[in-house]
Amino acid sequence: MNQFSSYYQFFSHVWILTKSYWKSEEKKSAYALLTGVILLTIAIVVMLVLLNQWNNTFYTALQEYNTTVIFNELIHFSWLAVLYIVFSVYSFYLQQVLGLRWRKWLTAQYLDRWLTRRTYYRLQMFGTETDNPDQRISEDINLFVTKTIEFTIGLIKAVCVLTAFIIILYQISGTLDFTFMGKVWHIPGYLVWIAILYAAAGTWLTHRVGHRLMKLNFIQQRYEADFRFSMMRMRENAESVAFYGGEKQEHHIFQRRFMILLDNFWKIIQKKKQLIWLNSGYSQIAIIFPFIVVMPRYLTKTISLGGLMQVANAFSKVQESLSYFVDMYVTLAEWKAVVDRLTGFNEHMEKILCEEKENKNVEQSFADNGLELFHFDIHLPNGVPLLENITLHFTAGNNILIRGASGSGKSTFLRAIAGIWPYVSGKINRLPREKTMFVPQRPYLPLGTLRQVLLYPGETKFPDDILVQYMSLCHIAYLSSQLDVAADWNHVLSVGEQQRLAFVRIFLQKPSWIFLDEATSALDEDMEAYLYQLLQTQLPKTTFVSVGHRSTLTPFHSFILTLHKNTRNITMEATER
Ligand SMILES: Nc1ncnc2c1ncn2[C@@H]1O[C@H](COP(=O)(O)OP(=O)(O)OP(=O)(O)O)[C@@H](O)[C@H]1O
Repeated sequence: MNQFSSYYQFFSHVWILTKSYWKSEEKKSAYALLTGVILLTIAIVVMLVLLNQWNNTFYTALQEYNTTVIFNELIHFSWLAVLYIVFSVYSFYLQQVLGLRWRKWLTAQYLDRWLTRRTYYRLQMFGTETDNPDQRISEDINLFVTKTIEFTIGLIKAVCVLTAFIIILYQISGTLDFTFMGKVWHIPGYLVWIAILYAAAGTWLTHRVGHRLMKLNFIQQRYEADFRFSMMRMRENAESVAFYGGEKQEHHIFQRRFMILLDNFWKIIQKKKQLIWLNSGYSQIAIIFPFIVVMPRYLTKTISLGGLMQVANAFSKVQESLSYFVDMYVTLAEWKAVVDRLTGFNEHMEKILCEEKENKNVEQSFADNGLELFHFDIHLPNGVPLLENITLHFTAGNNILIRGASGSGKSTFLRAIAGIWPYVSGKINRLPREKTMFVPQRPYLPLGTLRQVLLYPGETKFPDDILVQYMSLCHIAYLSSQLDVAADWNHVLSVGEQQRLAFVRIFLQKPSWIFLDEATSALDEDMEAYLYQLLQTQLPKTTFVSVGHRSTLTPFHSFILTLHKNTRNITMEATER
């Protein structure tokens, strides 16, 4: 891809990411804030023009020892400076407010899409292309908004400054007359052309040195996130690592990831060093350059000291705004990296949603009275069949126990029934989501108080006596004094306690169907039997489907479903009661 089409693609990605906010319900306030920022930017440019003219008057007065004008001009300068400061402060403030509102809106959109139709789950389980979605949402959106505003306003300012000062420079630079190849040349406004040539040379050089920075910055973010993620994972599994004594292994993993990160960072430092060489040399020369160019006219007294100072100031403004791209190079590189990451994230979420919508191989409907499968197949993500041609009917009131060798597909079968496993084909009559509850082996305990953990994911509030009643039925009454204590309950409670807590959730929410995936594996057989009896007495109208290895579970179920790994089929037989 050539440079032009890659920039075209980049700006079209920026537009795709940007337009949704500017067409949203918040567009009025967004446009009002943007207009405010633009007006203030123009006001700042007007101040710069007035300050430029001030240069001429003030330095001419200095040269002429004109005390009255010098004094007046100092007062004049104070006014200009005060206005300049006020405009700059409010321009910054409105930009921040705009950025804040935009980020708030965009984050809500991304969170929505990430959580809709279990995209987060599918990205995690099957998506290899998007790394660290949390970083995309927390950091990248912020960076994108900040950099887009910064770049746009910077560009507007550069264009305004450039237009105003090119006119000024053109008017005051005079004509350059010289003889070349026996011919007399007149170049009106020659300083403008020199400034353009100077800035073009700088931009070209910077691009040559800095273009690799974009790619390096892009991968740096990924390496940083990978390094952070590896430590986060260890923190989540601190106990297992401590039991295994896996610190050395973990240290190696951290070290390896950190070295990759450092290696790339080193390359960034090298590139930035080259850029700083270039940029500082370039901007230092820019201070003296206009004096050198105009000096012959000053020495021949064609212009005054004021004129010289004004030309130097105007030249530096033209050159500064033309070199905007030079100064923005690093920012542009980071901005591009952020845009690429957010675009990639968007595309993968989109792809996942499309895949789901486009899965024409599965025909699904919803019915209250039972779960039905007709010629239903379940595949692995790589297309290898796991279970084939399943035809089953689970009727309400008939509890079912699912068995099979490890890896035969019991959990995947439950995932397919729950509708979260996308690699399926055939016909399925699903149970309504609000009437079913899936209980995994290790229940998820969100961050928050114990009360919030118990009610998850329901929103109904229950009085304390009901909560305590079910907690004592499930033998965790001793935790009832901590209902309002916020903790990382995942680490505080034992797995057995967590599994009993999951039963409290069942009793509070009273689903019509419960799917239990080894939900009592950490409990002793007596406790397991007690909880199953409790299910039958407390929720007599509820049907449960369990995955479990213990034969002691058999008496609580009417049918046993066996998954056969070799033949990839399922058989169902009635239990003897
Ligand atoms: N996200 C995934 N990507 C690829 N393969 C997967 C994925 N999830 C599960 N599998 C594969 O599907 C097969 C069935 O896994 P599943 O967890 O359903 O077995 P299981 O019968 O519940 O096993 P166990 O009794 O050991 O819990 C396994 O071979 C597993 O490796």
